[in-house]
Amino acid sequence: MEFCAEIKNLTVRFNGETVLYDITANFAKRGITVLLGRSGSGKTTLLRAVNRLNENFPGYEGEGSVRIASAGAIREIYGKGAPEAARIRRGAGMVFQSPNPLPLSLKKNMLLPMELVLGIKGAEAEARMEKYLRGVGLWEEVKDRLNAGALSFSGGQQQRMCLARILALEPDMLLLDEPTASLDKKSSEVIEELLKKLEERMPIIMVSHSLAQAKKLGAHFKVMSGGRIVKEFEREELPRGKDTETFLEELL
Ligand SMILES: Nc1ncnc2c1ncn2[C@@H]1O[C@H](COP(=O)(O)OP(=O)(O)OP(=O)(O)O)[C@@H](O)[C@H]1O
Repeated sequence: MEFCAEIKNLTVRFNGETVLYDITANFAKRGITVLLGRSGSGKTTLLRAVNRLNENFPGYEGEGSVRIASAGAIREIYGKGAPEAARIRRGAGMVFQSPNPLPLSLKKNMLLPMELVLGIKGAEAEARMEKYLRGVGLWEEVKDRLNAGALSFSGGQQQRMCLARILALEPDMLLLDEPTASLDKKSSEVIEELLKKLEERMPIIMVSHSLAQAKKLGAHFKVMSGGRIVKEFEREELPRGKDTETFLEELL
C-alpha cells in the first residue's frame, strides 16, 4: 500500500505533559482514513502533527519522525533540512471543526490566500476561485454575493468555502478535524458527498465523532485512546449492516 504520511516514534508533549506516546503509523494514499476515539484521546494533536501545527501552541515539545508525500517524493517534515512550516501546511491543507473565514468578503477569503501563498492574482485567481467554489457546489449560491462578508453566509456555506479556499491552493492531502461538527444534518450530508468525490483525487485523514459518518466515509480506521493508537482496521473488517455502529462504539 502507498502512504501519504508515515509517522515513526512520535511523542508530543505540552508543558511537559505527554499527549501522544511513541506513535508509529502509516496513512494510506487512497481512501479516507478516519481517526476515532474519545474526547482527549489525542486525535487532533495527531492530525496537527502531520502539518506541524502543534508547534504553534505554547509549551509544545515533539520527538520522532513524520514523513509526508508531496510531488512524487516522501520527505521528513521535522528537524534539520525540513521544508518551512508554511510550505508543509500548503501541502497538507487543514479544515477545522468550525468554519474559520476571515472577517472579509467571501471573494477576499478566496483570493487572499492564493495571492499570499501562491502569488496568483487577477483573472487567474478569479478563475480559480470560480472553479473551486463550483467544486464544492457553492458557486451558484454565492456568485451574486461575492462581495458580501463571508461571515454572513450559513455555517454550511462557510464550511464549504473553507474547503474551497484550501482546495484552491491545490494541496497534496487534506486533514479534516471533525469538518461537520458544527453543521446541521443537511449541510453535513453535502460535505460528506463532497468528501466522497474528493477522496478519488487526494488522500484524506479525518477526525470524526460520528460513527455513522465514519461508516459512510471511512476506508481505513485508527482508534485512539490515551494518546496511543490502540486499534487499526480496514473497511472490509467492519461487520455489515446495523452491527457496524455497535462494533465501532465498543471500540471507543
Ligand atoms: N495546545 C495544547 N496545549 C496544551 N494541551 C493540549 C493542547 N492541545 C491538546 N492538548 C491536550 O492533549 C490532549 C489531547 O487533546 P486532543 O485535542 O488531541 O484530543 P482529541 O482526541 O482530538 O479530543 P476531542 O475529541 O475532544 O477534540 C488533551 O488532554 C488536551 O488537553
